[in-house]
Amino acid sequence: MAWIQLRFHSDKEHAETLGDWLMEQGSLSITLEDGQDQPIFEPKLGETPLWNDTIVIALFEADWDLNPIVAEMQAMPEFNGKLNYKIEQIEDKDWVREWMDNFHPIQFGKRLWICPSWRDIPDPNAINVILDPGLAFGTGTHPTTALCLEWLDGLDLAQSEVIDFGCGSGILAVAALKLGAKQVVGIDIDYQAIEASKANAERNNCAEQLSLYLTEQTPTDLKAEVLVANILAGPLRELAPQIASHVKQGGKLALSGLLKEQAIELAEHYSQWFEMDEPSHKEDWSRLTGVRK
Ligand SMILES: C[S@@+](CC[C@H](N)C(=O)[O-])C[C@H]1O[C@@H](n2cnc3c(N)ncnc32)[C@H](O)[C@@H]1O
Repeated sequence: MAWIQLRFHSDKEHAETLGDWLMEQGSLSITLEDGQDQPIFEPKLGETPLWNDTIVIALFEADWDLNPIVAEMQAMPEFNGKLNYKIEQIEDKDWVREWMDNFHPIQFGKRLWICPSWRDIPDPNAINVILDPGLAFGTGTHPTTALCLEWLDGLDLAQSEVIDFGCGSGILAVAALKLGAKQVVGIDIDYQAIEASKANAERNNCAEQLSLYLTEQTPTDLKAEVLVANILAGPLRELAPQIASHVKQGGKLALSGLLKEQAIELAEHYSQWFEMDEPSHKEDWSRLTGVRK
């Protein structure tokens, strides 16, 4: 089946109401996008902020007549005859297939490769993590994950215990095991992440060395030599006492998921418990590392 979409510029006051109205006119779905690269990070709980320039995209079946809809919108006071719009044909595609076609094996650091489970392994002698992220975050293509993978690759993890706080797909947990860790604990607030991590550990024949906990079920006396947490800056700040309590004295910490401009403040906060290093950066993102005092 093919579709057409009506794409137009609106603003944060009108975008949602127009979306609701278009659904009443027969639209199958509404997507709101940033019209001018105005990032919104970490909205407060229950808030859905929109952009000053918001693009509304309304999807319709291919044979839907959009002319009366556009005419009615042109007459609305917020557009005043100046509706800035496009009508686009959407090819029918297998989107899952398309995503899979675009995800290739990637090398991190010197030894580590992340290989999608449906691809051939480029270097059988490397340390290969076979990954299918399922519904969870973590393919290695995001800079925050890449920063953690590179850090893990640079450590000697032999016989160490590692905690992956915010494990998502389990990419970091499984990478740590493949890099020689003895035991890894993965923690997440999302049940999908626990499931995906378990499946990826099984895929890599290391499920017996991976324990998984939903956050509220995590044992309080858990301690490891290495802890990696790729979550956003807000939760990392709130979780700091808990994260610090899980790292043994002299143990290593890496925090990722924070923006460059958040690095100094977060490093200062963690310096209550850790000797913090200078941050490392990738694109707009930073990684903080430290050693437990
Ligand atoms: C950016 S993803 C990172 C996934 C993976 N570790 C990686 O590096 O690609 C962040 C993960 O942290 C989880 N998360 C968010 N807040 C959390 C919290 N307070 N406690 C534990 N996990 C949390 C999310 O569910 C998500 O799976």
